[in-house]
Parts: sequence; structure tokens; C-alpha cells
Amino acid sequence: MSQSEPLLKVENLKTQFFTEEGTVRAVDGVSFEVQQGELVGLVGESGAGKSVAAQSIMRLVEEPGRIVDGTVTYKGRKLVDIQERPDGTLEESEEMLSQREMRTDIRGREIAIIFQDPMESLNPVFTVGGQLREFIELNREVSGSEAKKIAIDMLREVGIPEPETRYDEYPHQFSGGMRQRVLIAMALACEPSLIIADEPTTALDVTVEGQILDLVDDLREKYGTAFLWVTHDMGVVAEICDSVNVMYLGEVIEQAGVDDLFYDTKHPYTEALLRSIPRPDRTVESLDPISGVMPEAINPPSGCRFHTRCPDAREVCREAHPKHGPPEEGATTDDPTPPDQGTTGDERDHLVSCVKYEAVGYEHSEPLENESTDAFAGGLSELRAGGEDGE
Ligand SMILES: Nc1ncnc2c1ncn2[C@@H]1O[C@H](COP(=O)(O)OP(=O)(O)OP(=O)(O)O)[C@@H](O)[C@H]1O
Ligand code: NI
Repeated sequence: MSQSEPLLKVENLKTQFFTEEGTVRAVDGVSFEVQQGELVGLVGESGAGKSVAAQSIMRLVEEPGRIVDGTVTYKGRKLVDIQERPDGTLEESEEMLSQREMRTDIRGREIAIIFQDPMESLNPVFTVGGQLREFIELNREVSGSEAKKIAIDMLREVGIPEPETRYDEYPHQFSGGMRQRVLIAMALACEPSLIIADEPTTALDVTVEGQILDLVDDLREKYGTAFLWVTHDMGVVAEICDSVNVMYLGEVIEQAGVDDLFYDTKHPYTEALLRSIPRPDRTVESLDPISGVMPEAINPPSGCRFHTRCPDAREVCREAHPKHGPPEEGATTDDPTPPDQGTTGDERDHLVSCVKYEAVGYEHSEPLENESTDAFAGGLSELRAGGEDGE
């Protein structure tokens, strides 16, 4: 499957917000792919740029934000195809779809998006069934009565009991988990090839979250729908994802199949994220939060953006911006993995942005004091964003 054209290909995507305080580089050169039927995770802490990346794919970035560079190709069509000219102005290619085409051809029908808060997507003054029926009528060439039948079938499909009765109820009569099921029904109703889900289970309790994740897994198998799943939770990633992109401050810093990411972790940030999830062998009290706070995307740290918090940081990390690619041969790490033997099972490349895996002299470089080492030394638990580096 990795040989065929991906369903979605994101290349060097950059989205910035032009604010009074400065330019926020929310998404800063992100590339990844989603294969047909694949469930791809986009994971990282709050502010990493996950939602802005998801909105950029759908061309739903709000003012004062703008996509300033990059290409997004979906089934051979250019959802985004923007280049920055040398003079700083932006050039959209001829092939890039118009806003109208995005509305009529792409959103809802081809790619559906589900948000964290169902109340933002559901209108409180109309019945759940009515909204679902209207959405189906708008997007599929069916009559009103057919649309109603499809709507009830979809409600049943996502596990809503007595769908004929619940069809006539209002959103506030549904629990949080049931409302999220309604949104999944709505997303699936037009049989899209891709569903982008932006933290749809984050507000739910763990049991309900587990039920929704099981549901998504079943539906994906049945309909062959691909998902781009945005989350900050590595536990969720472990449960449902096939492949994963880890984001830090606007950049993807590690990408791999899910087993490689968990059992052959390369990036210290990914390691830190993994340490922060509960495991059967550890109590909740002993979880390690990641030291420090993510710096601002207006003025990201030089070199590797994670160096201010990284337990492995050395002088070289402050200057060298890591290349994103397979670990290099000749790089001196404890665990050098030859690029062509690094994958377990599937053929997916394992890519990482960390100078430990480049032959740039990491091993001879002096260790850096930073928020992470400070925290160990002084027992500090809270540090202010950005300010400790002094560079
Ligand atoms: N409308 C806006 N104006 C200015 N900056 C924005 C705007 N929307 C997002 N940003 C900035 O873009 C960056 C990325 O935000 P984004 O919402 O994509 O993060 P996220 O990874 O989805 O985090 P969360 O887990 O909190 O949802 C942040 O620095 C955020 O402050
Ligand atoms: Ni978000």
C-alpha cells in the first residue's frame, strides 16, 4: 500500500498568524501522508500546531492566519498549492481549488471534520435528526424521506439506542458521548474518504472515550474511511493509530509506524510524551510530566526547538537546526539504526529531527543546562515559558 499514491499528501505546509505581537509560526514546514483507510495520529502538547495544521488542510484557517507556503494534495487535486515569491508575496497555483470548489466538492463529501466540542457543530434549537437529515439532503442527491431513513440508519450505526425516538430529540437531551457519536454519524453520512478528528474524545471520561475509539475502529473497517486523528494523548495513539506524526512548536519532529514509535522511540520529546502516559506498571503519581513549558511560536528557540527542555541537550543543539530524515549512519547514538532496517513489520520510514542522529558532532559537544536539568537539580516543578535560556 505504501507504493501507491497516498490519499492525502501534505508537503512543507506553513501557516502563520500575523498578530500585533509578531508573526506566530503555528505550522512551520510540516509534511506527512495519509494512505487510504489508514488511521494517522497527529500528536503533541497544547500549542504545537495540530489544530492549525488540520484547519489548513481544509482551508479553514481564520484571520489573522494565512497559509503562506506548501502543497496539500488529495486524490490528485490541490487543496493547497502556495509558494512564497522572493519579494514575500504569495503565489497560488492555477491548480489550487477555489473556495467554492472546497465547499462544494471537498468539505463534507470528501473530507469531513469533527471537533472536540459537539455543541459548536450542533445547533441547540433544532432536533438532532433534523440537522442530520438536512446535512444529508444538502450533500447527497436524495429526497427528504430517504435522507431521514439514512439519518436514522446512521444513528443506529454509531450505537445510539432507539434511533427512531432519539431522532426527534434536541442536542441537550444527549450526553457528551452520545453527542460525539452524532457528530461521527454526521461525518460518515456522506461517505467521505477521510475524516479529520480534532481531539473529539478529549472532553469525555475515559470509559466513554474507550467506547468511541472502539466505534471508530469498527467503522473504519466497515467503510474503509481514513482518519487523521489529532490528540495530545499517547494512550489514544497507542489504541487506534497505524502511524504517527509527533509535533513540537510547529514542526513534525518524529514520524513512524505506531509500533516503531513506541518500541524504537528516537526523539527525546517523543520519549517524554510516552513517559507522561499511564502504564499498567506505574501508578499515576509516578508519571513524569515534561519539564518546562513549551516556548512561544512567535519566537521559537534557535537550533533544535526542543533544546530548552530536552534532557539530552548539548551545545550543538542550540545552533544546529536538525534535519528531518532517517537516522544517519555514522551518527553516534546508543542505538544507531541503519535506515533500511529500522522498521518492524510495515515498510514505513522512521523519520526524526534530532542532531543525535546526525553526524554533526553531538558526542563531542558539552551538555547544556536547561529547564529539564534545572528541574532535576532544584526540584522546580513550574518554570516560565521561554525565558530560562538566556540566548
Ligand atoms: N487565531 C489565532 N491568532 C493567533 N495565534 C493563533 C491563533 N490560533 C492559533 N494560534 C497559535 O498557533 C499555535 C498553534 O495553535 P494550535 O491551536 O494549532 O495548537 P494545538 O496543537 O491544536 O493545541 P491544543 O492541544 O491546545 O488544541 C499556538 O501558538 C497558538 O497560540
Ligand atoms: Ni488544537
